[in-house]
Amino acid sequence: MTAQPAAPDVFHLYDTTLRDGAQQEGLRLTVSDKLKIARVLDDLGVGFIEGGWPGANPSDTAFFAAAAAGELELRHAKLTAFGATRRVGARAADDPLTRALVDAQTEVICLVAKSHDEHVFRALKTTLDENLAMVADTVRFLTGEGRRVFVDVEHFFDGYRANPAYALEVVRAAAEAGAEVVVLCDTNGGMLPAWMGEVVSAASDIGVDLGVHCHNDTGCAVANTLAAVDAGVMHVQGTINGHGERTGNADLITVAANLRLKYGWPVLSDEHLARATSVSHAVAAITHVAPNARQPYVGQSAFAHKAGLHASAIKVDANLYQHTDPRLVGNDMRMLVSDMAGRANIQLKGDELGFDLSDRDLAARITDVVKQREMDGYSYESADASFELLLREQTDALDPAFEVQRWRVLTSDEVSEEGDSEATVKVRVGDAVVSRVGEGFGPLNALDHALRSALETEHPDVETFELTDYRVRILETGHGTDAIVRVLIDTTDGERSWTTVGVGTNVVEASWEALHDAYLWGLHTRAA
Ligand SMILES: CC(=O)SCCNC(=O)CCNC(=O)[C@H](O)C(C)(C)COP(=O)(O)OP(=O)(O)OC[C@H]1O[C@@H](n2cnc3c(N)ncnc32)[C@H](O)[C@@H]1OP(=O)(O)O
Ligand SMILES: CC(=O)C(=O)O
Repeated sequence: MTAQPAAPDVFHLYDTTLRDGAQQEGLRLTVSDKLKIARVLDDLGVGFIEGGWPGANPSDTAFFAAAAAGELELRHAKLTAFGATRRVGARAADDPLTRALVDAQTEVICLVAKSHDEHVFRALKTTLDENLAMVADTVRFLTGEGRRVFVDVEHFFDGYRANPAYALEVVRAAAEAGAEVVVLCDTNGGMLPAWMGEVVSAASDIGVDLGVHCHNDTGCAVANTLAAVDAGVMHVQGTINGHGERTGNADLITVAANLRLKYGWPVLSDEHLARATSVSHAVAAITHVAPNARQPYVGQSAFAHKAGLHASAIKVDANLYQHTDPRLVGNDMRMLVSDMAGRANIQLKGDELGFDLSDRDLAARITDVVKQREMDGYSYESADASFELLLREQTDALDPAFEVQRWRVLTSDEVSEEGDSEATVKVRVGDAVVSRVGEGFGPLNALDHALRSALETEHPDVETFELTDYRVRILETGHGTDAIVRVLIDTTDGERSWTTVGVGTNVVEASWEALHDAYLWGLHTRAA
């Protein structure tokens, strides 16, 4: 195996979730969202948080004003303002957007500059010399105002291919004017890892500290970032959960975890790295962008094991099927139960739920039951509560809080204030047999009301149970309305959430089974 490169003396993790991340389609951050995300990023221990472009829009200006007014107290990170080099033909000191950068009152400013000759001619509509003057003038003005200046050289990799001498000239102009770090940007995201080293090495000859900013258009943003690190950059830019323009940016958590756990570089402390999963989820919650379960290191499935052969080896040693310990990034190993399970999955899942399934015959019998039920359409992968009820049945450990004797539901086109459906449920609760009628909008709502009413005297806890999600899918396409359906129900009692599954050719029957299991599991585990 190749020796790991040595860590540079100084290394920057630079987060641009609040600027480039916010350039993602569908993502809109308020000032308050930005303040929350900045605090979360600071908890992760990144060195720099790029907060946005002051002067470009009222929200970003307000964000920097709020930060300057003391609403953002950062313990680790330095807040950075982003902006462009001055306008063509202007003086930096007179350019309102450059002035807005100074007014943002951050110690660090990151400027974007053109480095591709074609962009200078066609986008800026100016000369190559004027672009060099724009870079030098703006950097000098801002350093003269006492700021540390980083320069993002846009389209550097494509620019280097088209006109290497000019692309390097822009890096030199920034460095000579006082830029502390020049960040080579793969703005169009078209690079591949094998192409990175040569370009970074050419820029290294200039003698300024270099950084990298990669977009993910070839699916290689993280790999390209690491290739640039191998070639000597000491500053990496990225975003939480890989948000960003088009296909996004390098995922900064993946980059940082790779550098910390694979290279052993101290880019984050152990304590900070262990917050990675919660940081990723917190940003997902604030941005309202659902987390990607298959995200490296921090995704829900990143350490989830489904195949029987994997589980049987994991029983011996989890590291046999894991590239690292999930706890290091604040994640957990999860054992999935499905028709691909063997005894080991069932035993490990049993351990997780507090069952001793070490008896081989018992584990084998439960595995067979699971496989048959999965064949019938059940899916226990996410329905942990139904799986636990199955385990309790199979191990004679189920003392049901109630037993249903009969249920019935009618739906009509007559809608009253109570709804359009009426259900009757008859259950045995302790020694009593209780029959109740419930009304509701739709059959499941009516059944829920009837069951809740039948149970509430003996089990007042049911009052806290609330259905939070309901998913139904047809199991075999090609059938018409007689297809078998699977229903998954998520329930909460305000403290815990659990998922149950029901299957049938009748959607109401399948829904009832999932609802019944939800109440049974909720009451059983609350009593326990
Ligand atoms: C690669 C990146 O992702 S960099 C970050 C990009 N982010 C953003 O663009 C989001 C924020 N941007 C904005 O709010 C607006 O584009 C603003 C406020 C910056 C400018 O808005 P406007 O003045 O209306 O100009 P508009 O957006 O149409 O065009 C950009 C102008 O900046 C010029 N420009 C582009 N890059 C640079 C640069 N590096 N240095 C100086 N000027 C530049 C363009 O040539 C164009 O000039 P023109 O007005 O003379 O044609
Ligand atoms: C600066 C930047 O966001 C880019 O070049 O992609």
